Amino acid sequence: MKRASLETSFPRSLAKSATSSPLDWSSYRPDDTAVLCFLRKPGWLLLIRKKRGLGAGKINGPGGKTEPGETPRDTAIRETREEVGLIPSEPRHQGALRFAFADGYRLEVHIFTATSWEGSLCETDEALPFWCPQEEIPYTEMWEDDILWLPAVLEGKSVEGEMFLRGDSLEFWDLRCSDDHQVG
Ligand SMILES: CNc1ncnc2c1ncn2[C@@H]1O[C@H](COP(=O)(O)OP(=O)(O)OP(=O)(O)O)[C@@H](O)[C@H]1O
Repeated sequence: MKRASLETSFPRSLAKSATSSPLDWSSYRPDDTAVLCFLRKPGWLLLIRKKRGLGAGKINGPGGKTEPGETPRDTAIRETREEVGLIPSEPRHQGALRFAFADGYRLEVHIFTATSWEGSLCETDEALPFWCPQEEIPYTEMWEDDILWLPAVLEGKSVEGEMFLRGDSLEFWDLRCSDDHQVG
């Protein structure tokens, strides 16, 4: 796969934190696998205000943890339907991010986007959805890391990376992106 630095989207300083990694990622094993699924129409992105679970109160894409026997793509379809009433058609896999939290919790998140779907948009117990202009993404109300990788995803790139958070604060990150998206 052709690798490109995040410099194509961002200054080099944003691809990697200045601090050294607090953990050895070669032995990383996630406690949970989750997904995010960003539905897109030209110039717009579907976001949610998350009502419960990890990151409650923050703005994010629809998503959640995989259940036994599910592929991440199955999860992207199920969670989007459960949270906002829309069933994405052919979600496109655009990478995976490995998060480690200071309390020891490790979550791997697969990123999907979709440009077509069925169903009707609705608010649920889990999420308040809203269409957001792509130029006005409210990064200050999202996880701190989102501003580092979401713009690259919206440019069609695939992202991979490792991130360490203490509470809500991002302390370490190392992000790579590529122009070729992985099929998976
Ligand atoms: C730290 N930086 C982060 N940046 C962007 N997104 C992040 C994230 N950390 C977690 N996420 C997302 O948070 C959701 C977890 O969902 P979470 O509520 O725990 O799972 P789920 O909805 O399945 O609920 P249950 O707890 O199983 O009931 C899931 O979409 C996951 O991708």
